[in-house]
Amino acid sequence: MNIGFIGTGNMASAMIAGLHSSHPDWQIHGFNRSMGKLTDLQTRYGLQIAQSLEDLAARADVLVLAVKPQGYDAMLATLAPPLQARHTLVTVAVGYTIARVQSHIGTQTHIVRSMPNTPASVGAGMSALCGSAGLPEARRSDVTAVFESFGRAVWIAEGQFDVFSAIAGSSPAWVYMMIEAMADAAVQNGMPRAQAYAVISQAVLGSAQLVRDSGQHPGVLKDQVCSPGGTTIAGVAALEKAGMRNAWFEAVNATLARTKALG
Ligand SMILES: NC(=O)C1=CN([C@@H]2O[C@H](COP(=O)(O)OP(=O)(O)OC[C@H]3O[C@@H](n4cnc5c(N)ncnc54)[C@H](O)[C@@H]3O)[C@@H](O)[C@H]2O)C=CC1
Ligand SMILES: O=C(O)[C@@H]1CCC=N1
Repeated sequence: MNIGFIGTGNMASAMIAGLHSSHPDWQIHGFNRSMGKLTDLQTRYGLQIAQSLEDLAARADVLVLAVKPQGYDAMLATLAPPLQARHTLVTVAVGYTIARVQSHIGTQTHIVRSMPNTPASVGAGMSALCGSAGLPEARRSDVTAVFESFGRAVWIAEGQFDVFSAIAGSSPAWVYMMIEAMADAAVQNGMPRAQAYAVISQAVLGSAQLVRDSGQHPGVLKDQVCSPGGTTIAGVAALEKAGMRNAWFEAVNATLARTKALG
């Protein structure tokens, strides 16, 4: 597999780390505006540095476009001339539709729209994928292999992408906030911070794994922790009083509003 990353910032770095760890034999190339990130990825994961977009297009078959959505129009204008039939374009940009890519480069190039997340760096990513019309099966399985190399990947309808981006692309940031805030409370009550992070991260990981693997309703799993008149239900009441459930609606809906504004 020959993969080229255009833009090697936070998201591409996470994907490259995950890719390298599961497939050290795959050829991974990168082109970025600034050199620092490229040399760091070269040292850590053997990334091969391209000198230009054209150079990258000549080296790789699968081109992953990992720049901010605001930079997409200009980047696609430069990328269009060197594109060939062997290329599969993989977009990684919140709110940027396949139709909008095609308005820049036409409909002859195969496109996969993707939405990964940064836990890809430890092989625990959750990605969505969606193909342009007529995407050949071989291209589809190549891109699936890339995204499954750093976690789970699902093919979904493009109309579901914005909400997926909120609950999987953005949600890691919210979970980190929750872990940080819970650790602050642990520190306030005398636990060293490093120990609090180790304990909370394992508790969150285990809880998520139980939801995923048991198939049980999260409310049932919550009830199993809450003894009548016990300690946990006191914490549940405190979270409800603080508006925790409504805060999640607000977060997802604010994210969707921002996605629409960017689009
Ligand atoms: N950070 C995240 O957790 C996630 C990000 N994404 C998407 O990934 C994309 C990239 O986001 P980040 O990695 O967070 O941004 P970033 O700002 O960390 O990285 C973007 C990189 O692209 C480079 N760049 C910009 N224009 C370029 C061009 N024309 N040619 C070459 N390099 C160029 C910049 O120098 C920068 O290093 C965005 O479209 C975002 O929507 C999607 C899911 C999660
Ligand atoms: O904040 C952002 O715009 C990107 C998209 C999904 C996660 N991070």
